[in-house]
Amino acid sequence: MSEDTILRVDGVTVRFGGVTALDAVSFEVAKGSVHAVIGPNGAGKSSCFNVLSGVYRPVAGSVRYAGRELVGMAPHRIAALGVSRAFQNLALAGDQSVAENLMVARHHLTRAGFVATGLRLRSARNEERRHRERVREIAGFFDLGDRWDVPVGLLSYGERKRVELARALAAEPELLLLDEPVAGMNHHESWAMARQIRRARDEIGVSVLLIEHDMPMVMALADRVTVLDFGRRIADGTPAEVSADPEVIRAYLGADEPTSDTTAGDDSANAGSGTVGATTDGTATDGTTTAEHV
Ligand SMILES: Nc1ncnc2c1ncn2[C@@H]1O[C@H](COP(=O)(O)OP(=O)(O)OP(=O)(O)O)[C@@H](O)[C@H]1O
Repeated sequence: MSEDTILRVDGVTVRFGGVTALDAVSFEVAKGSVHAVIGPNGAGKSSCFNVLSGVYRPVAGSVRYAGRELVGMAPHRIAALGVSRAFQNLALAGDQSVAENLMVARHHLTRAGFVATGLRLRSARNEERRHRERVREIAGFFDLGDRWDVPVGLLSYGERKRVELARALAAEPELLLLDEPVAGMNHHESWAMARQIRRARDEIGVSVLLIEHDMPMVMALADRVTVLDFGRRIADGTPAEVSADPEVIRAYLGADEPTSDTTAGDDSANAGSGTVGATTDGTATDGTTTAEHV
């Protein structure tokens, strides 16, 4: 595995009875990149994330991260190696403050045990203060500084999503797995979240792998995109490459043949602009409004 690769998925196959959710899927995530896995409903995106985070064990294939094989490893061990997952509907504790929710994510980094902390030993107090300062910094990074003591249940939906992202980063991961980070958000919140993901990559230095349905957002945010359809990898490349790929366009259009009397090429071009189409600068390929710049 090259030094520039943080994660290598190789020939991963997942089956549920007669359904092949993932069929020998391979791709590599480059260090410091934002990499998206996309695909129509049922393509295998969630199954892929569940393999990466240790929830599912594939029947074949390997997942290499930082020189380790992740297949067969328990989720908490994978997390402890620096792979943090957010937005999988893991509820935040609504009656606890932003601070408390973020501090929980740091427990595995805490050296002083509960007994030392309970006895208020000086070393434990110092360590807790250091963690608290770092977590405050992360909260500030996501504009949650003035929400520090507010119970999460009182925050807006967009703010709660930011707390989830901050909580995943509070674990100081090297690789962040994001499950549909902008699901349920309005246009404005989605683009604010996209900018924050990019800033986390640029300023905290974390590599990001995400699954997402919001195509203009993916196309503007990701450096590289892997496309799944019916469990198979059908494309892998830059946003511009995959959005021009006829097989990707067909998968999103849901048709193998042109349905009108237009040529296949024209049909593809139209499908591209209406479905997967957005250029990497966030402009729709059909010229309609899509996106602010991330
Ligand atoms: N626990 C399970 N038991 C049985 N079949 C499953 C299970 N999980 C996923 N599948 C099947 O595996 C295939 C891939 O599903 P998966 O949820 O991974 O796709 P997805 O791309 O995440 O879909 P969506 O975008 O709708 O969330 C589907 O046919 C799905 O019905």
